[in-house]
Amino acid sequence: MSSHRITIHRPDDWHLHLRDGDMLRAVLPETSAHFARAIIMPNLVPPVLTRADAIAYRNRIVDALPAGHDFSPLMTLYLTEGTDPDDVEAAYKEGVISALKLYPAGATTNSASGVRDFEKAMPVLERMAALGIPLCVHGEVTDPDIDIFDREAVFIDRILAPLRKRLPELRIIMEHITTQDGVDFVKSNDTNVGATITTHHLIINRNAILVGGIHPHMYCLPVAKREKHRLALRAAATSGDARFFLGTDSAPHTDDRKESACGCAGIFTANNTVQLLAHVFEEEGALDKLEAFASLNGPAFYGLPVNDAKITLEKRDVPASFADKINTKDGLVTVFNPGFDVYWHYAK
Ligand SMILES: NC(=O)N[C@@H](CC(=O)O)C(=O)O
Ligand SMILES: [Zn+2]
Ligand SMILES: [Zn+2]
Repeated sequence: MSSHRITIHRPDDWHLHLRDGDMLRAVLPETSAHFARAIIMPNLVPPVLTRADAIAYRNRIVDALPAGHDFSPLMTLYLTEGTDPDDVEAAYKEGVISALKLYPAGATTNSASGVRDFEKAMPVLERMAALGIPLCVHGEVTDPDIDIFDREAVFIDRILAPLRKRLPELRIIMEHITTQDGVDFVKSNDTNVGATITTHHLIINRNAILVGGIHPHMYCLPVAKREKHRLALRAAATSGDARFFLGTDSAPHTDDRKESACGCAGIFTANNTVQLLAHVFEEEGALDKLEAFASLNGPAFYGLPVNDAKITLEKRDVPASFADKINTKDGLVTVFNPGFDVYWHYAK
């Protein structure tokens, strides 16, 4: 294999926000052009709470799919203190859902219905452990006394480690890890714990948000951390370790909501992730690990087959060009700008 051309199985995105309505119709093609499947986050307003909600949302996604795009949404339910274990079991056994999503209440965008008292979620978690249903976790505590840059590490100590001890059979995905602590926690466990890593957290550290002025389009949750953490994420993603896989967390918000006195959290990377990852993996001398991270490790964790289709990327002398804004009926959505040119293109 020449280092200027790489063929891999078609990637999947194991953490994606598609929203609904006009926004869904505008952003879905940016994902379905590149990815065969995606784990669809349930933090709509109101959230995707039940098997019936998931079926209805999946139908709206499939209806919004452009002709000729080959894409399967993998649905999730939003775990609340009132989630019914029987509804979860039925949804999973019928193939309606692939996972449940745990948001600590108040941790991130549209997380108000999340879990406050973890004891109340135990009956569902026990059922999930028994059935092998994965739990996707937004791993940040919300305690006001905990510094925002420490919230992931504290979540691991206070919530995740005890939960692991109590329910070792529960399959847990730490979503969008941002710290060395997250990497270390995954590595210190067995194969029941995995983690997704976003494209942007491999590229930016917290300086990108604050140096030279406030950059709202670099703000997401968990917030980007120090450089040493970015390097730890890069090492994990490019290691080939099957417990680390791609979840873009591509999270569209219109510019008026981002560029505001209280700008909301979320970075949009659906349309440039694949080419950016080729750039990052080449920088790390690990192009041969790109397929594991983007196309193999995720399906293995979820017990799903690898996609049959393949894609070929090639490095050219001219930079690739990406839309810098996505047009939606609600307004423009700014695309993540890595701050450097990318020379990786899809081969014709
Ligand atoms: N990542 C984000 O900053 N935002 C996500 C929510 C989330 O994944 O935490 C969103 O829904 O906008
Ligand atoms: Zn999250
Ligand atoms: Zn997310």
